[in-house]
Amino acid sequence: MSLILVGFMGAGKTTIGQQISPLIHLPQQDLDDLIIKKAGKPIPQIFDEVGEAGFRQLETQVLESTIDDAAVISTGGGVIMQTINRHLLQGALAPVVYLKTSFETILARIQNDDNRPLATNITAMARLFNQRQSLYEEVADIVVDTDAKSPAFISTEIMNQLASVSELRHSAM
Ligand SMILES: Nc1ncnc2c1ncn2[C@@H]1O[C@H](COP(=O)(O)OP(=O)(O)O)[C@@H](O)[C@H]1O
Ligand SMILES: O=C(O)C1=C[C@@H](OP(=O)(O)O)[C@@H](O)[C@H](O)C1
Ligand SMILES: [Mg+2]
Repeated sequence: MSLILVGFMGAGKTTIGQQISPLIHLPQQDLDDLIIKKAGKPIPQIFDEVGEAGFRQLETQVLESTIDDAAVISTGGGVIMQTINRHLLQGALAPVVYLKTSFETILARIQNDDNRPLATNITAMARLFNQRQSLYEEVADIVVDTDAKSPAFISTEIMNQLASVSELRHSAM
């Protein structure tokens, strides 16, 4: 069964996607990687040249083209900012898994990372973090807390939850 990972920067969407992909025998599609390939340049350079708005346009294009792929889709943390993206996520065939992580843990994981243009200032990050919580909840079918858990533990937890979702879907048929 495919799945889509959402959550704030540093929640582990890329890492967990990599771990789960061989477990469910599906390729990983990391939207940030697809954006980088499409633009032919790294994310900070995209932000510098076309701004966040230009980045968001590319993000919607790659989301639209992959959303119903048989894959583990790792989104970028800001994917839920655009209404159209939230509609795409809510209408997706695959369950959407929200990797929920406290702000303290996020800071410990990604502070000083120079590959994330929106993670350079703690006050601005905290504002984004607070704005986005309800949007992740809005699109999520499954919520998994990631604080103080290893990627392997989180991956197993997601696999178990997917098994229950699959059973529920079958029993409703
Ligand atoms: N559960 C976890 N426990 C500890 N470190 C983690 C965990 N998940 C991710 N990380 C680390 O946090 C950083 C950000 O992870 P990443 O997968 O890139 O997050 P995202 O794609 O959600 O922004 C990486 O250095 C990664 O190794
Ligand atoms: O939260 C965001 O707005 C962003 C998150 C990043 O992905 P990760 O969540 O994988 O870091 C990347 O898409 C870009 O830097 C913008
Ligand atoms: Mg990522």
